[in-house]
Amino acid sequence: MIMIKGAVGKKEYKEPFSKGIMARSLHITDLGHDEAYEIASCIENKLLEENISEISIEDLAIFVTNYLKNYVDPVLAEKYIKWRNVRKSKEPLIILIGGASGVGTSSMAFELASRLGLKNLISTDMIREVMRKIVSKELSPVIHKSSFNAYESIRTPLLGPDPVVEGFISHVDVVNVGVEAVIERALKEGISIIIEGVHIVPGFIKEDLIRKSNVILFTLIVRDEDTHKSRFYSRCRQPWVKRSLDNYLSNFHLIRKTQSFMIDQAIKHNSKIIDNVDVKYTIDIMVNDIIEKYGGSYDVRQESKGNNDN
Ligand SMILES: Nc1ncnc2c1ncn2[C@@H]1O[C@H](COP(=O)(O)OP(=O)(O)O)[C@@H](O)[C@H]1O
Ligand SMILES: O=C(O)[C@@H](COP(=O)(O)O)OP(=O)(O)O
Repeated sequence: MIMIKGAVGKKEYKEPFSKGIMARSLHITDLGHDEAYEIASCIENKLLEENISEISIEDLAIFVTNYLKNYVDPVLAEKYIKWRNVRKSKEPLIILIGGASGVGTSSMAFELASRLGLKNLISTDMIREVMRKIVSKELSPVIHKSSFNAYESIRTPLLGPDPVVEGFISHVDVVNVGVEAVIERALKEGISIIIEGVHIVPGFIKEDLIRKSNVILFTLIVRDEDTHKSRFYSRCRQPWVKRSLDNYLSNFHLIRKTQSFMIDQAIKHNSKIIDNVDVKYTIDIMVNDIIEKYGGSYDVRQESKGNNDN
């Protein structure tokens, strides 16, 4: 049996090598579950071949990186070790995924959390729901509407060129108070989290938060109208979905206006836009951006201590 040595603070521990845990740690490299488990088995065999019965976590990471470089794919090796650098960071990772209704923010957030092994995920719809209990309709009618039809509840004279956008801005501005509270709490507690929903709009989140190096914002869009519309059919086909398809189809033109506004905001604030046409494409872009931004640089040729595969 191969024992892995680690330490929490000054307290050292040993635990048996687990192919399952190794496979999950390889998931970041976009390897499928089966392929990752097979590679984890090969890594275990390689360790046994080299009569390694005990190895530190750090040396195991370098052993795995060199194995991926030499026997699988140097690009995967680089992704693996960079992601480990990200996870070793003392700063929590705050990932914000915005996008108009129906573009796929919830499902992509879930996919990304699974790929990155992040456990905390919250939607801005949920944040809004809590705020709706606290803020009365009289005090803020816009928060009690959807983002795309909030304009219907604005009581003040409409000043902007497009009432739909003006309503969206008012609606997001209020919910954003809750979004910023979640970001601040995550930063204070040191927990990595993904926050997703229509209320994540470039330019709305306080500069001192969005400027932080461990906060990253993506705006998902669906450029093609028919594809966007099909997403509502796809969502409402799922048995647990209670929201009415008609509500989104009849307001689709309003939802498209909010997407145009979000695109303008993303361009104005030089924020990443991803046309969410393919799940793998979307997730790979977000993972690569996160790893590039946080993973630092790592030369996979870095020698390991005694278990180098080169
Ligand atoms: N890249 C994609 N390709 C195909 N279908 C997608 C993609 N992203 C999301 N979907 C599907 O579109 C529907 C709406 O996605 P959802 O995440 O609920 O949107 P949102 O949270 O932005 O309203 C869901 O059925 C989801 O499975
Ligand atoms: O306000 C909005 O635009 C949508 C966002 O939800 P998603 O469609 O993004 O899940 O919430 P609604 O009030 O329609 O349930």
